[in-house]
Amino acid sequence: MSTSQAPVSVALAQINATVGDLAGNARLLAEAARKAHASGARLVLAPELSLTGYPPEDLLLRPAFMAACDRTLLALAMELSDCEGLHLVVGHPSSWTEAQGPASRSFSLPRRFNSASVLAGGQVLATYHKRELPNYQVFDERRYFATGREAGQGAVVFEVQGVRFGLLICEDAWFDEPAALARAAGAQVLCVLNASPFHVEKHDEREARMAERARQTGLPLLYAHLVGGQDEVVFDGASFAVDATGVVRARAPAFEPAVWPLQVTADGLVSGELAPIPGPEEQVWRALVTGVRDYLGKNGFPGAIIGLSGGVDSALVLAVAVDALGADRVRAVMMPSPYTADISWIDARDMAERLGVRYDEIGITPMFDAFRTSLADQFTGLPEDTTEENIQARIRGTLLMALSNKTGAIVLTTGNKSEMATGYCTLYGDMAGGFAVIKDVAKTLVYRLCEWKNRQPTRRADGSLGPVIPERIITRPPSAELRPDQTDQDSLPPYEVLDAILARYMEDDEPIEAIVAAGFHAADVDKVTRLIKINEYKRRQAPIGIRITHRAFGRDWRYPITSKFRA
Ligand SMILES: Nc1ncnc2c1ncn2[C@@H]1O[C@H](COP(=O)(O)OP(=O)(O)OC[C@H]2O[C@@H]([n+]3cccc(C(=O)O)c3)[C@H](O)[C@@H]2O)[C@@H](O)[C@H]1O
Ligand SMILES: Nc1ncnc2c1ncn2[C@@H]1O[C@H](COP(=O)(O)OP(=O)(O)OP(=O)(O)O)[C@@H](O)[C@H]1O
Ligand SMILES: NC(=O)CC[C@H](N)C(=O)O
Repeated sequence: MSTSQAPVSVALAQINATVGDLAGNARLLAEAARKAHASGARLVLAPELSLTGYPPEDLLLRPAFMAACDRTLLALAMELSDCEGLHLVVGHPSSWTEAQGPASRSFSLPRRFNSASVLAGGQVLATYHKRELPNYQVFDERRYFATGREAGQGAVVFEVQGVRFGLLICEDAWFDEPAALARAAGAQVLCVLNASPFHVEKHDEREARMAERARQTGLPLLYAHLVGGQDEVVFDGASFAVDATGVVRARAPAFEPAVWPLQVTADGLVSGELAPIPGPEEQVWRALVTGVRDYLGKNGFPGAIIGLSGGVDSALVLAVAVDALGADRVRAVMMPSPYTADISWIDARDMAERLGVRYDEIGITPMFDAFRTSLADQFTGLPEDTTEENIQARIRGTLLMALSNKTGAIVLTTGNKSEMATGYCTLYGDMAGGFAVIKDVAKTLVYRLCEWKNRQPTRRADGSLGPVIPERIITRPPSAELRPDQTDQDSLPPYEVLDAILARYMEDDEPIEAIVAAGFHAADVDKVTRLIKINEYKRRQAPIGIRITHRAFGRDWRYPITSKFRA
């Protein structure tokens, strides 16, 4: 770096915080800070709400939680007091005290802030309160926080080795005012603490917005981000820094914890190493792996159980689970019925062998017969229909849940986004389970992910390198195999059509007329959008799963079940 100004050594502490594990998160922060300090860093930036994990949701409403946050923050400051010259910036919630404004003024506002504190010399040197609270998509920050603006607080700027750093928290940096205030208060570098949930290609959007902010203010910008899974959201890491001209000069790796060093000067230069950003399929794959690993890890499950049908959805879930947990923590169960084709169990067994997971077969015909016999009197004179299809799915669900109860392992469900949208799944049947790995992955993307995975050199159980998903699983026509010669396309439009309509209507809120005007058949648009609307009740009973698009069937899809509105 050629500059007249001495650079400050900074580290971005990209930690995998666990919501509610205050002691564990403080330990991760202290370890990252000590590691960075030992290699020369004098400023360490941690992510938004890194002390609590993000989002802490209604834990914030409990006074005991807020008190524990205060205690843990002070203990962290004390613990690092021997690190000479170190400044650690940590995200945490803080309470609105009477000293910050009269009670009457805050009467209708939540009485806490989303804050960032500078810890140095065993003390809290300064605390900044977030000014822009996101309340769209998965965010609900208005429910919990007041803004620094409402409390009459302005910018917070602190100095390290003669360079002045201004604090911002995530959404702040997507707006003009907070950065402009920091600049006006003398900041020479912007520090942004973030919790920015992943969706495909979100990092492009982030880097573009932060580059624009840097150019607009003429200041370099340091972006510290979380990594890891929390219920339905995944944080992808890839913390970065842009110089004053908006060029990305340093980037931490995606989807793994890191303590990423960089240098920054008062005159806007930044230097560091640039980790690559994965392509779109790899991003989704790694988000799914991270989501599964952290959901099971943070909730203490010893392993996972998957109903393996010889179809593409359960094949994808199995491959993701093995990448996330290792083959010895995953088991597959094939449960053939009278309608299961030979190729289904041949391919299921082949895949389980390639991956080296425990594989069992439990035939469901005797149970299916027992149900039909027991119901025969009730069903006299009535034709076979989805009732019998659903009984098979429910027998499988019951068996998988029995294995879960007995072993403690969680059942991973295999429904994809196209199925969740259209209700092409059985309540208490294939929807039975604890975590819906691919519920935000449309069927066409399921295929692309399987093809991508097979192109990656993967070590198989026999030691050879090669594809882990048998080719026929990807090429055969999709079928629920719940009646003779059934295929998904008997009930649904082709998946290319279904998924395109789904993306326009559900993810992008396009009006039905606009979708038809874009060239889709009115009958297909009508069918898909009608199915989406009438199946809300099913989705509300589905397990949560990993969000990989900018709109998933989860926190960012809140439609009423009981509704007469049909547009
Ligand atoms: N508004 C509402 N609020 C609450 N509950 C409501 C409801 N409307 C119906 N229900 C209940 O839901 C029941 C219908 O739902 P459900 O029992 O699930 O059954 P249903 O949706 O009728 O059938 C399941 C469909 O999914 C297909 N499937 C099943 C399994 C796997 C796959 C696959 O390829 O992956 C496809 C299967 O071929 C069939 O077409 C009703 O009988 C009623 O009890
Ligand atoms: N014969 C089977 N053995 C084990 N599990 C099964 C079997 N058939 C269905 N399942 C479970 O139920 C889920 C729904 O499967 P189904 O075959 O009905 O449709 P699908 O959505 O096309 O899934 P897949 O592509 O995995 O077959 C499967 O993913 C699997 O977990
Ligand atoms: N936590 C936040 O403030 C995040 C909001 C932001 N626009 C993002 O997703 O990147």
